[in-house]
Parts: sequence; C-alpha cells; structure tokens
Amino acid sequence: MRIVANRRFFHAPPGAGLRRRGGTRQTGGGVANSRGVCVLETIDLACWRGERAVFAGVGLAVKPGDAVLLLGRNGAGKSSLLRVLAGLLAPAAGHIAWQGRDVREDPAAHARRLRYLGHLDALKPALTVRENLAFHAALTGGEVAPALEALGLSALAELPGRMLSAGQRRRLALARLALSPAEIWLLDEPTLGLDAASVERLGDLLAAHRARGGMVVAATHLPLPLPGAGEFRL
Ligand SMILES: Nc1ncnc2c1ncn2[C@@H]1O[C@H](COP(=O)(O)OP(=O)(O)OP(=O)(O)O)[C@@H](O)[C@H]1O
Repeated sequence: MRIVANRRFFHAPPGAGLRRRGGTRQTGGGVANSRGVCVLETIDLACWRGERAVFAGVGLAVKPGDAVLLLGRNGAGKSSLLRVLAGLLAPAAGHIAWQGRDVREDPAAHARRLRYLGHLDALKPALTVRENLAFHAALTGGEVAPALEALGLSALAELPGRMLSAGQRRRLALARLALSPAEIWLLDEPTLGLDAASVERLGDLLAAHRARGGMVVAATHLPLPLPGAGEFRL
C-alpha cells in the first residue's frame, strides 16, 4: 500500500512503492489485478464541502489484501474521503483509478465492485432482520442465512428492525458485507456500538475478505481488528 497526501508521506510498509504528488512513480510496476500489485489508487484527490477545502493531494494505492485506516480529528474529512471513494461525492480535483483506469469511465462497474457502510445503518424498521438482509441480497446477490450467522444474528432473524438495539442494528448493517463478495469494502466507523464478541466476528469477516484478495478502507476512532493495516492521517 502506498499513501501520500499534501506532499507528505504518511505510511510506507517495507517494499511498498511511493508516488509523489504530481505523479512521479518512484518504485512499483504496472497496475494489474493480481496479488501484490496496486489496483485501487487515488491520484491528487481533493474534496470541498460547502465553502471549505477538506483535503487535497491525497494519494492512496491499495493492493489486494490491504487494509487502510483513515484517522484524524472530528471533521478532518474521513467520511468525506470514503464517500468520494464510493462515488457518492464528486472530488473537487484528482481522480480514482481501478487497474489504472479512471473509475468515471464506468461508474456502474465501480459501484458493483464496492460495498459502502456509512454512519447510518440504512435498515428498514418495518422489515425483520431476515427481510432486511433479503432486500439487500436481491440487489447484490448472496445467501441470507450464512450472512445472519456471520454476525450472530440468527436468533434475531424474525425481529423487526425497529426493535433492534444500536449494536444489533450495526451488526445487521455489517451482515450485508457477508452476503456476496466485492473487491473493496469502505467502512465508516464499523465497530461503533459493537460488543467484544461482535468485534471478533467482524474480525473474522475482515480476515476472510482480505485472504481472498479483498481491500478495506476504514475510518475509525477505535482500534479495528485489521492486523497490519496501514494508517492514513487526514
Ligand atoms: N453535507 C455537508 N455539507 C457541508 N459540509 C459538510 C457536509 N458534511 C460534512 N461537512 C464538513 O466536511 C468536513 C469533513 O467532514 P467529515 O464528516 O468528512 O469528517 P470526519 O473526519 O469523518 O469526522 P468525524 O470523525 O466527526 O466522523 C467537516 O468540516 C464537516 O463540517
């Protein structure tokens, strides 16, 4: 994983390449969809919210199996960066590349390769836990029962969403990740409200995702079960 922002290098694990703002690649080869080679990159990414520049010159490069933690004070721009990566917010400058190609060439393909978990759990209060997951499975594919099991929700499957506690709602949101594989997981404070057992379950899910070459970019103020993750401070 390579990370650079505002002309400062933030994190470079041994053997990783670095790219200066402006595009001069110092090390590293071409971009291809194989383990050990970067497939998700941001190039000089900048973001404005309202009248204010939130960040500029952000360069991330993420390989299959990598995890990146977005860190920083409240309002630093972590959620904004996740939303830009998810294609939900247009960058003020720069772009995102997948296998070397600007994702704006095919936004639908970019949307298909990612799962975005925001601050809000986006569940339907009138539907049961099982129905909520089935709704998402209709969009992304996948089996509901194993996804319920992955987050320890099987015993709550017939409960309406409106009756869930905050941590249970978060577990239901996270269970969507277990429905079907996607290359990029963009997670905004994924462990907020989770008990220790649920953090452990999430750790298993994250490990399995990374083991099959999946990538994780997560904003957090809390320790996450992502061993070896790189850190990017906004
Ligand atoms: N919809 C919006 N319109 C205008 N400005 C916004 C909007 N949402 C966020 N901002 C501003 O953008 C900046 C970055 O916000 P963001 O939510 O990305 O920060 P964050 O690092 O995720 O914060 P936190 O740690 O509190 O979650 C803040 O100054 C915030 O006030």
